[in-house]
Amino acid sequence: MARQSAVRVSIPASTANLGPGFDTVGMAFSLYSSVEMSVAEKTVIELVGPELQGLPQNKSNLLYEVAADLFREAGQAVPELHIRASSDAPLTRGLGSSAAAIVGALVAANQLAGQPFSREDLFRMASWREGHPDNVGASLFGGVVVASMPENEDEPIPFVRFGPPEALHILAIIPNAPLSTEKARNVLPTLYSKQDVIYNVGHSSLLVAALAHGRLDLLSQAMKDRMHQPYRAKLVPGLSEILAGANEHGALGATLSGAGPTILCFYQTEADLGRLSPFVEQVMSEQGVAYRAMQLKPDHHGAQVVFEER
Ligand SMILES: Nc1ncnc2c1ncn2[C@@H]1O[C@H](COP(=O)(O)OP(=O)(O)OP(=O)(O)O)[C@@H](O)[C@H]1O
Ligand SMILES: N[C@@H](CCO)C(=O)O
Repeated sequence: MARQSAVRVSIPASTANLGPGFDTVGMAFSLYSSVEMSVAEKTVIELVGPELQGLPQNKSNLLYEVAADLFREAGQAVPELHIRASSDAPLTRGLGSSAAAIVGALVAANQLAGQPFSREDLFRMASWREGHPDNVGASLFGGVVVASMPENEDEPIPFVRFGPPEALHILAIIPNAPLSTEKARNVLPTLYSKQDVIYNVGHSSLLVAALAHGRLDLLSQAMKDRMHQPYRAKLVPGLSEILAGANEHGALGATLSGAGPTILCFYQTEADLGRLSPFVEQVMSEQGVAYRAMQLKPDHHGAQVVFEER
């Protein structure tokens, strides 16, 4: 395959878990970041826009590290790179920014390297880098991705991708204060009771079936979780109240997005949104949480090469 000399990739942000599908279920949505990459004399990393300010602008930047790993795995010399990145999605809010960055860097570097790897290979590399396949799968393939980590690093990641129900709209409630994924994973127990395991297996299975078959009526039940949301609620003011009340105020279902602190409500119509928004506003003001709300749609395409030059 011919090598590209410059490439630009657009990557959707994503939500993970959707309630019970911890580390397993992801969905891409219409909030994008971009990675432009070309081989250069000397490495330069340009970070455009407010969301990426403060990240390293040298070879310790995640984008460069991931790209360098791809060249090494392809058995090629690691080049100096000019990287220009931007993100409409805020970081450390549970919107899969690290996954989007990993996917963007892998897709871009693979083009520059002459496409030695398939998208399934990139999925395997991204999943091991991120530690779980939910966000990276959604950002790479778009839609809903259900996947599970295999035992060994060289095995393909088994996954199914499908289009989410057309009628699904997303209200993302994004707190101004960040929450690191590491902190939100550290509050989880190491052991769970048999009842809680059975509860989550049942709800996660129902969630996947409901999404695949467009059974929006089942989402409020299917999105219930006992594995992470109850423990993370103490780190996310407003979560318990929104999970408890969203369905009575127009939502099809509500969930912590990834590791949080963003909370997502799924809804169908403008009228539903009209009931949901004041409820969210009331909860967040009672909790004293500064936030912004964004209306989003699922993304169906995943990471796209939007510009390439030979
Ligand atoms: N475009 C980017 N360039 C370089 N590093 C990035 C970029 N986007 C994200 N990162 C890295 O990823 C980190 C955020 O990852 P983290 O897992 O804490 O949050 P998240 O991915 O936004 O949320 P979640 O995993 O819960 O969905 C940032 O602090 C930064 O180190
Ligand atoms: N599934 C992950 C997503 C965040 O990276 C979690 O909930 O911790």
